[in-house]
Formats: sequence, C-alpha cells, structure tokens
Amino acid sequence: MANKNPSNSAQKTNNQQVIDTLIHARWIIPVVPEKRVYENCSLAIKDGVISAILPSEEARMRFTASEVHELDDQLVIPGLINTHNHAAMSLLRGFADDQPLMTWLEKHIWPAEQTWVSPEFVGDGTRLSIAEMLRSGTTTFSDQYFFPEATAAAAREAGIRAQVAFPIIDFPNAWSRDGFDAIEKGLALRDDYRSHSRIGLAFAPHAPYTVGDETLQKIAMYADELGMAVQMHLHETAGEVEKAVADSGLRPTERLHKLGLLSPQFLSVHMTALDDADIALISKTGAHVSHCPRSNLKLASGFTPVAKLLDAGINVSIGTDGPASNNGLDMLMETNTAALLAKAVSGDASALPAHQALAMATINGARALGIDDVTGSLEAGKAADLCAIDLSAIEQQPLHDLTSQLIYTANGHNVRNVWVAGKQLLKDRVLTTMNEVELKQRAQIWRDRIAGLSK
Ligand SMILES: CSC[C@H]1O[C@@H](n2cnc3c(O)ncnc32)[C@H](O)[C@@H]1O
Ligand SMILES: [Zn+2]
Repeated sequence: MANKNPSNSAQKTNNQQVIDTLIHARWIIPVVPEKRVYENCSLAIKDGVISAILPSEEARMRFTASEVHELDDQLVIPGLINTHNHAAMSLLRGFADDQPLMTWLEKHIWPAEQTWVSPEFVGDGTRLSIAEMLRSGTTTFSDQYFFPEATAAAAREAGIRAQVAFPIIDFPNAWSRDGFDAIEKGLALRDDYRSHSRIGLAFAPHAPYTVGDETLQKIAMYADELGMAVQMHLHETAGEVEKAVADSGLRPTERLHKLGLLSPQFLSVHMTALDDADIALISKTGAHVSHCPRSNLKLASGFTPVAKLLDAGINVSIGTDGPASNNGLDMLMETNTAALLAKAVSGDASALPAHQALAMATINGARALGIDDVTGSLEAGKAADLCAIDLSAIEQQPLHDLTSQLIYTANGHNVRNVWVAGKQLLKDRVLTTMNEVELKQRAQIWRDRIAGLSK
C-alpha cells in the first residue's frame, strides 16, 4: 500500500532526517552482497539514490519522507536489466512465427521493416515495449534498432533507464546509407544525450554477416577512444559460424578479436555453437555475453553453454531479444528459462542455481552495459531502480526460499511496483507515466496498417 504523507513533517522529531521516499518491505534481496535476504527492512531514498537500507523499526525513527510505501507480502529486488532488445519490434509480434533465424529475417522481417519502419513506427513500438517491460519489472534495457532517436525519446519520456545501441549495417536501410553514415548519426545522437542521467549510447554493429572489416575497425577505434560500449549479434547459429569459416577461414569470434573489438566494453549477443577457443577468447578479453534463451529456442538457433561460460569467469547477462522472436519481454520468465536450460544443456541440475540466475538478470546486466556503478544491486549510493514482487499467491506458498520462489515460480504478472531513479513508474500495476489505452490503440492501428486494412 502506498501512502503519500506530506504531513509527515508534523510527526518529525528533531533529529529525523528528511528524505523523499521510504519503502518498508517485507523482504529485500539486494543481490550484492550475494545470497543475502533482509526481512522487515526499509529503503531510504533521496534525490533518486538509495541512501540507506536498514531495519524498518529503525527507519521509522530515523527518517521522515514525503512518500511512504508499506509493501507487505512484497519482495523488493534490483530492477531487472534486459541487455538485448529490439523494442520497436513489438509491432511485429506474431507477424512471422515458427521460422528459423535466416528465413525469418530474410523472407519476413527485413521486407516488413523496409516497408514499415519509420520514426513513428519506432516511437509507437518502443513505447508499447517500455510499458510491457515496466509492468514486468525491467528498469533498464539495451536496445538495438533503426531510428534510435525515437527509441531514446520514448525512454526519456517514460522515465525508464536505457542504453540505446545505434544500429550499424553496411547496407542502405531506412535510417542510414551505410556503416559510416550510421556511425556519424549515432555519435551525433550521443552528443545530444551526453549529460542525460538515464540514457546512454552504444555502438551496435548488427552481426558479422552484415558489417565488414573496415566498419568494424572504425567502431573498435571510436569505442576505445570514447569509452563507449559495443554490442553485436554473434554466433547466433551454427550456420553463421560455418558460413564464416567457409568464406574467410575465421570463426566470427576470432575475426572480431583480430579486428580489435573484443574487450570489457564488448557485449556479444547469443553465443551458441562455441568451441573451447571461442570461450577462451571471450574470457581472456573480458567481453560479456547477453544470453537470450527464449529467442534461441523459438528460432531453433542453438544453445549457449552458460555453465561453461560462467566456469570460464565470463560475465553472462540476460536479454529477451526482440518481441517478434520471443514473443515477450518478461525478464522473470526469461531468467526462469535460462536457469532451466542451463541445467539441461550442461546435464547438471546444480548448474545456474536461483541466486546466480537472479544475479545474471541484475548485477551482471549492469556490468555488461558498463553501468554497475549506478544500478544492478540495492546498495547505498546506487540509483533507486527497484522492482517489488507480490509473493502472496497460492502458487508461491510456502516460502521456504525467497530466491527459489522468485526464479522458479514468479513471472512478470507478479510485479506490483517499480521505481527508476527513485520515481515510481508502476504503482499497484498501473503505469504512472504512460497511457495504456492509447498504447493499445496505436498497436491496433499498426496491426491494421500492416495487415493492409488501413493506411
Ligand atoms: C539494425 S536494427 C536490428 C536488426 O536486427 C534484426 N534482428 C532482430 N532479431 C534478430 C536476431 O535474433 N538476429 C539478428 N538480427 C535480428 C532486426 O529485425 C533489425 O533488422
Ligand atoms: Zn537481437
């Protein structure tokens, strides 16, 4: 229950500290330190930042806040971090299902994108996805799509945190003439957002099969010079790896390493069909992995050997991929799939236990995006990016182990409240900065246009 309490100052004793928000939670899992669960504790928030986590009894005496929330039966965790998305593709959800990756892209998605993608399409699709992400506990997403200006504007207006990874392809498309044009446009957008606290820009060369060596070298140079993150689809299928070897004699990971791209600023998305040398290269260079299990399953792309990657000391995060290949953006469901799949792929039921899966969806995601000084765990000094999950349902009883219930029984529908940088964006399942009716109307308009029912 949320309680605005502007009159709190009347009860304020002399030595009470004035803050903005006080959240009394039944449970808190901060993720850092690892495996810790706090019971009947509170989060004190000032200027969008967590100032303290302490027992509720003490918090009630120490602080006075203009907004006070009593989250009985709710578990507060760090906001979930989706490290790979194509948010605008929500408007193509269900448009072309049950195809393998390259048929899906070449025969269905790319032709549709050629016809429909525009700033208006990206704005509407991204807003629809942001609403879905906030309703399922995501507070940060990394996005790779055409017209990144529209993506950034949608994120800025909604209040969510975003890494806008501008797309770089060597072929002409609706947004850019070629790779160099994309880099120029993307860097101009970065200038526009240079001082924004929630929106960061990154390079997104699309994939090894759509971007040539000259463009990749240029990206590596700029990324190094400007300290910018880079993300790229990599080793999405065995076919991609086989074709690269046949064409160039190099595996895609090997080629990127030779071009100077692999570093702690590099996020490799997918990473199936890996051999020991690929894993050793990722580990040695400090590059990160965005594991997208549901998209990989749906497109029959292959399996990421998550347990092996973790054993090699690689930082593995979770991404949903776009909503047209998943077909949803529910990070709790994605993390559940990752936990189950890691066991099946490794043949080891102890692989990826619940606490490690939760870390992948939070702090590992922040590391992968280079923002772990800001978000990814609940610690004093970090942004108040929070997700509160209702654990009172029948399906979650009894509560032997909170993290187990969260990963193995909960999903996005159980998320009740969400804050980003201290601002409440989901309040008892209602979005505070977005109009749900309008979002659904816009989605319907696009459905009719794409189906040829209207202009
Ligand atoms: C250059 S904008 C992003 C580009 O990527 C396409 N896309 C969506 N999902 C995938 C995927 O799983 N692998 C490769 N490319 C993908 C999207 O349709 C855009 O064209
Ligand atoms: Zn993708």
